[in-house]
Amino acid sequence: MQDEKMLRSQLAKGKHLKTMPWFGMDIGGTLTKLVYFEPKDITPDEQDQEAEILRNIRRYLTKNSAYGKTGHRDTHLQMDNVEIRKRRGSLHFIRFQTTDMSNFLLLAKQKGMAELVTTVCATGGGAFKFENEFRQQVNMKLAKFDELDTLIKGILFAEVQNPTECYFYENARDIMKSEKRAFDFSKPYPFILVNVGSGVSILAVYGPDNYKRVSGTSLGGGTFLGLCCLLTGCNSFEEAIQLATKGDNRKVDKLVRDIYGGDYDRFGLTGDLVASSFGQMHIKDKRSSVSREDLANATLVTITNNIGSIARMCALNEKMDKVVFVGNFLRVNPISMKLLAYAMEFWSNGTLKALFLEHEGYFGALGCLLQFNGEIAAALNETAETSQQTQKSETTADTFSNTINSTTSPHSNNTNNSDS
Ligand SMILES: Nc1ncnc2c1ncn2[C@@H]1O[C@H](COP(=O)(O)OP(=O)(O)OP(=O)(O)O)[C@@H](O)[C@H]1O
Ligand SMILES: CC(C)(CO)[C@@H](O)C(=O)NCCC(=O)O
Repeated sequence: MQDEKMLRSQLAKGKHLKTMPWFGMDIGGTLTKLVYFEPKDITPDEQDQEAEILRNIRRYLTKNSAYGKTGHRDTHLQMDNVEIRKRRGSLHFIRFQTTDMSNFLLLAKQKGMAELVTTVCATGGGAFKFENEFRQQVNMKLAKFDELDTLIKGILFAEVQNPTECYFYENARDIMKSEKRAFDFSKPYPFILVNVGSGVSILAVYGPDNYKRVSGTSLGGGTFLGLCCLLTGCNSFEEAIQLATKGDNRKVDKLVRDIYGGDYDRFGLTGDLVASSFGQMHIKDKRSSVSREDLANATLVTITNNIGSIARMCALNEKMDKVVFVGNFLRVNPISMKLLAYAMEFWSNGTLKALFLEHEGYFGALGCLLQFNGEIAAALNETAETSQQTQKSETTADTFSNTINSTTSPHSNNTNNSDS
């Protein structure tokens, strides 16, 4: 209760601006994303009052671009001169492997986080899974937010802040020639949103607080990485993409031409279309002549085409013509983006447009960071009232995350409508 009282009084006085590091965290099935707001308008008075630990954490995060074993700051994504809740500063984008969570917590402890009374806004499945570890090891409370709510909030914020956030591929029908071009996404609605993380969630977005989850598939980025490791012996996503870049799926897949000897004209299936992913691999000779690169490329093309196909059906069902693809599967992965752009264009006869966003995997964490303050303050107030009334011995973090979760989901999430 002492923590809560202090936090509430800091929020009321606006003191959290000095005392709280502004983080938003998205703890996903594969990667944890951390967005950190570094205030750049700190007055000398604030500087004097700033706790030394906080100053050290700020310096540590902003002066380095690698942390521990798997932590990286994506410096190319940094957003400067951003205004959040009347403060100006920079947004930093950091990621690490979720399997490295115990090292992250250890590092946070070494940097003095455990000595601070701190609440971090967190989303993703890991916000639930790791809640106790955060509390026990670094004295951090997690204010939990829904990953799809924050995803949309993050996208909308980034689009306003960054005029070149959204892009498409010009000449999408010619993959060798297609090129990235900025897209004006200032009037976004309605649109289909395809979040390709470990698994894939597909949403139909009608307005800022109005969406539904229309589909999903377990064949996502995690599947690509897992299968690629099995088939090629590679050890990282970057390596898998490098291999795929040098390979040729046509040595692995069975094409329409392998079956028809040419095009299947009647239904517009050209000879170079994949008829059967991995369809040549039952033939021993073919199997012995494929390279690791070919297998990586075929895995990437298989997963990408399947996502494209489901996304296209969702767009048709929902009668929407914009399909926005996000998630870290698209990181350093122009092969998939160009293929998705091609698939949307080709299979819809030019009526569907594939769109992409620069901060591809960070929107959940960004949306989460933006939730801090107003809603937490409100939730804390409700918590105080509720706990006065019920005298329950619930922990603060549990209570205010429940309050937030029950007050920020105006839409109807259709989580049963899964393709897998
Ligand atoms: N450095 C990396 N390490 C591991 N996977 C990576 C990396 N970079 C990109 N990826 C790809 O991104 C995917 C994870 O994407 P993302 O971070 O958006 O999802 P997640 O939040 O971990 O998953 P989910 O939302 O399903 O819980 C991986 O499955 C992999 O395909
Ligand atoms: C479980 C989540 C939402 C976690 O982000 C994601 O991995 C996902 O949407 N998976 C696909 C689940 C399905 O088959 O619909």
